Amino acid sequence: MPFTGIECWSESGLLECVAVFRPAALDVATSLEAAAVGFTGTVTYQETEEAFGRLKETLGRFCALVDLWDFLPSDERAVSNAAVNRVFVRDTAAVVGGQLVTGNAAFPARIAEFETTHVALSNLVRGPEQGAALPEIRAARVEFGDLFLLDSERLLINLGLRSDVRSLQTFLEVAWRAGFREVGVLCIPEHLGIIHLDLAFNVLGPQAVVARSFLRHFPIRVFQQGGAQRWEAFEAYFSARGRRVIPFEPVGPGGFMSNYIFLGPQLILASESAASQLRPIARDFGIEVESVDIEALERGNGSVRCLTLPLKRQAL
Ligand SMILES: NC(=O)NCCC[C@H](N)C(=O)O
Repeated sequence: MPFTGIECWSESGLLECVAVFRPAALDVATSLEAAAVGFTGTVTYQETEEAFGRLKETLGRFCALVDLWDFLPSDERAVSNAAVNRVFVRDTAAVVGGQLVTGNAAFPARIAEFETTHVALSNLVRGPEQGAALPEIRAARVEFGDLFLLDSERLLINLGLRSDVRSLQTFLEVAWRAGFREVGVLCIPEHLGIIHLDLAFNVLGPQAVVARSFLRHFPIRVFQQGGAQRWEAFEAYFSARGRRVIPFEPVGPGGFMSNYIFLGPQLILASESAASQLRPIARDFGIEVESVDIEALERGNGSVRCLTLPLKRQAL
């Protein structure tokens, strides 16, 4: 039976259902292989599988869980099973309001993987007999680690290393069609090597955001439904919308402090390596941090947010 009721209007409403994708059955065995697929180090399939088990177990204590593997037709499995980045399901699609939107990978190692994941998503939301058509941003490249649902009116996107400036118009159309009224656009400089916005930024509930310190130098271009657009300074943009900016610099090997997800309005799930830095900051806003050991998966250069695709959240 197709999954019904996809809906997300924020980053922090109660998470009811999330999609994940089990690791591909392949080691990343050498540093050259790691560089080729965008990993920061080598990792065995067994290590990723164990870490994924811990992630699933932790998520499963708080919400319903869908493993997209279970929705992948057998003729797609060989390609998907050779796609070590498929665990980073966040980048492949997003639920924007009541719409499932799919992207196009900018990174050659992920182009086929995105398409196979979309087949699984289509089977999940439409059922196998309906065929593969999903609403798609076809115009250019969009990877959804670059998208945040700031609140039920506003999206924030990054057009940088992976998501293409040519996708902006299509993206605005998606936002207006979904019912959002404002889209803020950031452009993280490509030479910093930060592949997605969620490696430098996240929402910290309705009152704050965490952001790498350098972001304060980058104004946000604000588009409103109906055509108006203007620039706003980074911190002023958030304070005008009731949010404090908490600057941070990543510590530790992965530096994934901002790569967490909300399980509910007052509860975050972060990796163990990120949780110790995050906990004192989150507590200032009455938010607790649950943690999980996914160090092996983090060698793929992503953490909890990249590994999860929220399908259904309660409105705040
Ligand atoms: N949202 C994210 O930052 N996702 C992490 C993706 C890591 C993956 N190795 C990649 O290069 O695309």
